[in-house]
Amino acid sequence: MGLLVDGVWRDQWYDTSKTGGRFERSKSQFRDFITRDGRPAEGRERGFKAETGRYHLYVSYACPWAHRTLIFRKLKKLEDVISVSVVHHFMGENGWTFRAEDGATGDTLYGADFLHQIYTRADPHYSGRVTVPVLWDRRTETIVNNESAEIIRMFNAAFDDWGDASVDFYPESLRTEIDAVNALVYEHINNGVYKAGFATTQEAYEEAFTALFEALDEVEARLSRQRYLVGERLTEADWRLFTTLVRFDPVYVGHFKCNLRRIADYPNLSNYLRELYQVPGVAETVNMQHIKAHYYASHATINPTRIVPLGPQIDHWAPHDRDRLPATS
Ligand SMILES: N[C@@H](CCC(=O)N[C@@H](CS)C(=O)NCC(=O)O)C(=O)O
Repeated sequence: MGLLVDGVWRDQWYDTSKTGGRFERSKSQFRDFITRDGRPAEGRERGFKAETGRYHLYVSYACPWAHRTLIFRKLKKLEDVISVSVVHHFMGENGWTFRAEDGATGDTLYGADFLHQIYTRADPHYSGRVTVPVLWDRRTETIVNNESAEIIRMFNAAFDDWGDASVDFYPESLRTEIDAVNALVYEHINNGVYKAGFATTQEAYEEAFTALFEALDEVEARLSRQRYLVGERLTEADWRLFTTLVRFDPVYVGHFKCNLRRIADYPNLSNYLRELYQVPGVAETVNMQHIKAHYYASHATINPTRIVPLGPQIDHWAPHDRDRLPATS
């Protein structure tokens, strides 16, 4: 694990020394938008036009942020529109690599060895973390965007000339509520598990742990009253929560010490998780082998033996009871 400093790779773990042991996620730096007409999005200089075959996605199956983009690509039927390279699940001294084993594809565009080479191809002086997902433009050979929250918005709307325009996970009328739920879920759940897991002081861990389970309790209560996070309609907010939920019992409970309760112990969350998993196409985006191997083997400061636990046994195909609550599409 490391980062680039002025285009040079440096092997270095997260520095929590100045933040009281708290893990602080750095902001993604490539923030341009693909639009239907190619005009730059508001406040941006560079414009990128939606086209088929032009854009490429670099992902890890292990990563919950990258996983969102794979779900949107699948459910918006963009698999023939946007191509994908999958990194190897082990992230070691070179960061994400293109070792083409165990279902990883290698870099299908340039044959690079490491993801950091894709970042320096876009910007030879890049300084910062080298993260997935990355949305790459073949035409101008640069990174359009490396922020999953924005990539899924583009997939939702910009490629409707080719994808499934009837599917909209960010409908205009629900945007305020989706944004509000996202804020809670991001801060205390999506990123909350990382704050607990990467904390290097007891205090920082306990802070994140408490906020995480308060937020999960709140979401559980919400899902006892309604089918989905913002009501009767499945939205972006649900997919953003899903990728954390599906990793929770296999990884976050043990590896990140998020062990007050499992998702299996929450009746509504566990049924909801099964419902989302069973949405056609979604199960194919979940690679449990990559997920477990990545976390347990890549974070040597947390798990120095790199032993990957065999359990737990989970059947995401078991029936769910969510049909008792109304849904609209
Ligand atoms: N805010 C980013 C976060 C992406 C992110 O942190 N990805 C992780 C994998 S789960 C990563 O690549 N980490 C490498 C690193 O931090 O060095 C997003 O949502 O796209």
